[in-house]
Amino acid sequence: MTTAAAPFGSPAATLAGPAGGASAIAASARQVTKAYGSGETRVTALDQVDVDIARGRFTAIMGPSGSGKSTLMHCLAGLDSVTSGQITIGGTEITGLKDKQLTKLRRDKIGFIFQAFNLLPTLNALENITLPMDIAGRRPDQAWLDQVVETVGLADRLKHRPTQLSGGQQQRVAVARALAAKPEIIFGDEPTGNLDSRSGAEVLTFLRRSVDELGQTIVMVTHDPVAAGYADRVLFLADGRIVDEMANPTSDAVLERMLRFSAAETPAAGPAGSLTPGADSRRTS
Ligand SMILES: Nc1ncnc2c1ncn2[C@@H]1O[C@H](COP(=O)(O)OP(=O)(O)OP(=O)(O)O)[C@@H](O)[C@H]1O
Repeated sequence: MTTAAAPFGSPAATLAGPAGGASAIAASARQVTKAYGSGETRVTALDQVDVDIARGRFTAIMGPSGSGKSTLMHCLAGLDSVTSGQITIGGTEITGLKDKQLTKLRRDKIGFIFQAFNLLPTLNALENITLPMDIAGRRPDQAWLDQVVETVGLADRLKHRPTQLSGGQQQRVAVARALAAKPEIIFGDEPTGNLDSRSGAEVLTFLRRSVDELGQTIVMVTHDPVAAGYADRVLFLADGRIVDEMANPTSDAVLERMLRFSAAETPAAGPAGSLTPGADSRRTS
């Protein structure tokens, strides 16, 4: 059961960019419960989740289908409201913020990478990368932008439109777009889900580099043990609870852990930390 901070200690002192000098925790959930519907159709998607996301680290969220991964990510990112509990991003409690404040916080502090690349087809790669800042009326930090473009290996593709780029290159543009505004934290929802394994590996390598070389904090939902193997830490969800975690994961170890969800495990009726087979055993109340 994961209720404590990530077991990594403080981020490296050499981290540059967004991590500089701030707290070791980029985001946290405290006793977060999220229920959809009411009465007989009520579904508890998250059940009293406590978690700290370490700054300057790469965290993967895994678990069986319906275990609450997307819900946790959406709640952490302020894209969905919680039923009870608190979410904090960069020291600001976002639960309870008004819509306008939340929109501003998301714009200023959070980057997103989705499974569909969500690039504008009429803009070239560079214009797509700077679009969120253009909309916000912020001038890009040119030195940072150059570093980001270099890190994701796009320097010779900046004038290309999305249709002139491979899927992997398009997702690298989306990664650069998320990094460009120096967000407090980047959330990725199956960022390699639409890519072949080679392009996926490229994107994961760049996500890894953005953590190691730029000090970025990344949280990624994935079904893929290979993708999770790029992370520093994997959180395993089942039945709306964090039931396990793994530091310095290998894809084999993650796969082995995931297979145990499919195998006959003791169904959870009891306290947090019990292992369950996932969606089929979801409680309704
Ligand atoms: N908008 C919604 N309305 C009602 N129930 C929902 C809604 N969104 C999610 N749920 C339910 O909440 C539970 C958790 O869903 P969630 O999408 O977070 O799981 P997941 O682990 O991301 O699943 P998957 O791996 O299949 O994407 C599921 O039982 C799902 O049916």
